[in-house]
Amino acid sequence: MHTMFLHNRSLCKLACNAANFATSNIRYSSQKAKTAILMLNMGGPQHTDQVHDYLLRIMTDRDMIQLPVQSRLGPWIAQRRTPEVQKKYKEIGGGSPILKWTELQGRLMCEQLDKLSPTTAPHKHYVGFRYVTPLTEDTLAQIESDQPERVVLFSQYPQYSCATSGSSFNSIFTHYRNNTLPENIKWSIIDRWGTHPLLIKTFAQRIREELAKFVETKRNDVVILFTAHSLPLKAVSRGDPYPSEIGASVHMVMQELGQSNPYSLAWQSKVGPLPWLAPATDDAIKGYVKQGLKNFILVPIAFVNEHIETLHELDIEYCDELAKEVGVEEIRRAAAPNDHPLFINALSSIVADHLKSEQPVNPKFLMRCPMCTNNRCRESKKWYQQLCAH
Ligand SMILES: C=CC1=C(C)c2cc3[nH]c(cc4nc(cc5[nH]c(cc1n2)c(C)c5CCC(=O)O)C(CCC(=O)O)=C4C)c(C)c3C=C
Ligand SMILES: [Fe+2]
Ligand SMILES: [Fe+2]
Repeated sequence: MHTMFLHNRSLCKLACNAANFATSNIRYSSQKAKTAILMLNMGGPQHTDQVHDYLLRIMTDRDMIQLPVQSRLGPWIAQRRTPEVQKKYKEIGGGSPILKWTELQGRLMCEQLDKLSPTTAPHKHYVGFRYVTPLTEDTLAQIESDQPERVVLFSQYPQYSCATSGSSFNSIFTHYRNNTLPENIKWSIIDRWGTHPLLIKTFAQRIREELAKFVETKRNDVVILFTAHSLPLKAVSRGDPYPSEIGASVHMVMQELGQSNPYSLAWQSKVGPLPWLAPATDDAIKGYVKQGLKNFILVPIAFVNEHIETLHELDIEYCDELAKEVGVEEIRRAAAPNDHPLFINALSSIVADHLKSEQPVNPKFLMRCPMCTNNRCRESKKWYQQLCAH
């Protein structure tokens, strides 16, 4: 794990059903929180009428994607893509479960943190999404009014990408460039944790849960196919650390499993015609079937809760439709970490260790990565260059 310290600066559908629980009306204790944990993520539309604005924010975020004449092309793509994406959300129950899972994870994490770290208690979690409510900027205002002593900016993407964690941190930097920084709050960042032992154990456990469902005679030959959201090759060439951090997570999970099965890594959810990381997950499934390998477990390795790409792309498009089309024998999908007890332990132990060891920082120093903004940003600072490694 790397935490950032800034010096003075079908079978497959089971998981879907598991997400249908009510956590949206969580009540917080009236006790004033000493430590705020801001859980940062992209978010997903809760209702189909949020899809357009969600896509618009994604397509106009230059940390996420750089398009020619983006201020015009971005809105055009968002508009065009809206009906197709709305249809997918309808097919998974009307919206993304990201908020529900994050709220539950945050609440359970803070319950544990109060015990693990009594000197920084009480802890309270907040959710800051980049592209849909609760938007990070609004949550920052809420945190300010609650006046905690300390805020931990905790990226919920285990592996760092300039397009994801980088974009969230940059939005906080931009916010405090334009707004007065509240006095007397200490800030710190957890920016990546893709090899944390408890995260690795969680993924391994999710895979074992699915392996156990194969008949014993087949079990050792099942292909464990790790799958992560793809990234444009342009971003990879700029040195985005995401592909290597995903590779590190995959390596650690297989080590935890004792290299029990054949495995590989593929990339899903490419957007648009330009080249992205390959092989695509559907091509990998087709390729293995041609080689005579017809049993799979798909493992979404880059996201900690269910979302449209697990519930639609993996469960419906690949485990259901593609599997039938190409002659797969048996295919299962490992659940995302969600509320697995090991995963909640991972979250609380990552934050508790961070609170013990890290010094406060000032988000004024959350500097933009120059490459993330096409070299147009003049505010780069050493630590951010280190963070983004280019
Ligand atoms: C436009 C370019 C995109 C890049 C680059 C990109 C990188 C990236 N995304 C994730 C994780 C997720 N993305 C999700 C949805 C999503 N992503 C893009 C575009 C890019 N992502 C779009 C347009 C969308 C919306 C859905 C769609 O139009 O298909 C999601 C799903 C959230 C949900 O609604 O449940 C996740 C998760 C990562 C990790 C990443 C790069 C490292
Ligand atoms: Fe994406
Ligand atoms: Fe970057």
